[in-house]
Amino acid sequence: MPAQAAVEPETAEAPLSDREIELIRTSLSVVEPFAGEITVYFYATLFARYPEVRAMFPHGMDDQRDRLLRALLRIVDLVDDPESLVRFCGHLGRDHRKFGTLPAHFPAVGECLLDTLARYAGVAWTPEIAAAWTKAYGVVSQVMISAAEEDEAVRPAVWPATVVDRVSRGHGITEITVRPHIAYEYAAGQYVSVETPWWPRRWRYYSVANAPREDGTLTFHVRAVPGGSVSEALVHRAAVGDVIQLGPPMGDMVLDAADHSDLLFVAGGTGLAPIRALIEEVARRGGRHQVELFLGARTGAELYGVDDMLRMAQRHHWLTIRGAVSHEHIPGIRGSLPDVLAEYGPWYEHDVFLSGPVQMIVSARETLTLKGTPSHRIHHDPFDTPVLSTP
Ligand SMILES: NC(=O)C1=CN([C@@H]2O[C@H](COP(=O)(O)OP(=O)(O)OC[C@H]3O[C@@H](n4cnc5c(N)ncnc54)[C@H](O)[C@@H]3O)[C@@H](O)[C@H]2O)C=CC1
Repeated sequence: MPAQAAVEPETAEAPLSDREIELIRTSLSVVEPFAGEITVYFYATLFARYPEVRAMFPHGMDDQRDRLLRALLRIVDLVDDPESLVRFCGHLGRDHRKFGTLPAHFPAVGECLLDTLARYAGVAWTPEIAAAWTKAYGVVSQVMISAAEEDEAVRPAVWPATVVDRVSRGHGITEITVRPHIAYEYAAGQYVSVETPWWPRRWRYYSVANAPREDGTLTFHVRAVPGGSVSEALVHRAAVGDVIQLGPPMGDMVLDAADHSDLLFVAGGTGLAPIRALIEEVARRGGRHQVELFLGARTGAELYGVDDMLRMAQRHHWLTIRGAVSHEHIPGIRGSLPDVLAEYGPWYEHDVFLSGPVQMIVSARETLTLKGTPSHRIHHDPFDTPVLSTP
């Protein structure tokens, strides 16, 4: 990395002042209409000035650009909430270890980011705004670097894992089971980044569909999305014996061990994966919750997990299942999950876990809120979470 004109991150961890926060938010709103161009320009600048970092990124950069923007918007959103900001940036720092990110890369990224923002803000960019962004970037990069260093002391950056089983469920959905070569600790409900040998450096995120098992294996439910390179490779190409790489587990959609309230689980399509893991976790803990599961799919045939869930309900008296199909007339419940939820209830005393297409989560959240479920009881992965948005 050339030692030229890089923005040195400040090490001071002082929170930003109200004025600095305002400057950052206002300047971001000035450039936001150019979001698409900004991310293209940013990476072009980064790769021109620091060609050695190009190899850390995938060949096709479209998703990468979206991710940068989502992370940036999230950071700016959290800038007045230091606790959440530190948590988010800590996750980001730990997750970046798998890309081979080093502390020396941060000044280069900061320099190119600020130059890009300055270019698109035009005359609106002032020395005071530049100073606020420099300070904010310094705080963010310091948290990311420290989190990565602490993480490095206790666990690897990536876990190789061998495919040990694969079961096709039809409709392009395959359940893939892998055995990590070294112990992989995670909590039921979390998701994991995956890299296949066929698409190097192209990481995609999948929820684990089982609670931690004694044999250490993990199962993923993958739907081959047209044009989704990694999901297509996993469904159509991955065979028993192939080795994939796993990044660290992420996500907060986990059970609170101290809470025994009734649970409502809502799973749309392959959104069943983390819900299935949570149900297994309830069973592992002795079934001390009443659990109602609403499982949704477009057609009856696509309710791929329903038999498995019915078997679980036979074993566990605390589990009730309702399957709903949204695009077909068959006996049973018809409609999309948010509409179906509105017919049942009440849910205001339940802890609710939603998993599936973003639009389903948004509508289900609205429905439940209208029916009186307090928002702190409604759990789902955040919308900018990659598990919700990339194939
Ligand atoms: N942690 C999480 O939240 C996870 C999310 N996912 C996401 O779940 C999705 C699963 O996709 P598919 O299997 O193709 O599901 P899908 O498109 O077949 O949808 C399943 C059901 O969700 C409901 N739904 C879908 N779109 C809706 C809308 N616009 N409004 C209201 N309800 C709607 C309907 O009941 C539908 O039958 C993917 O987008 C994936 O990224 C997958 C795994 C974990």
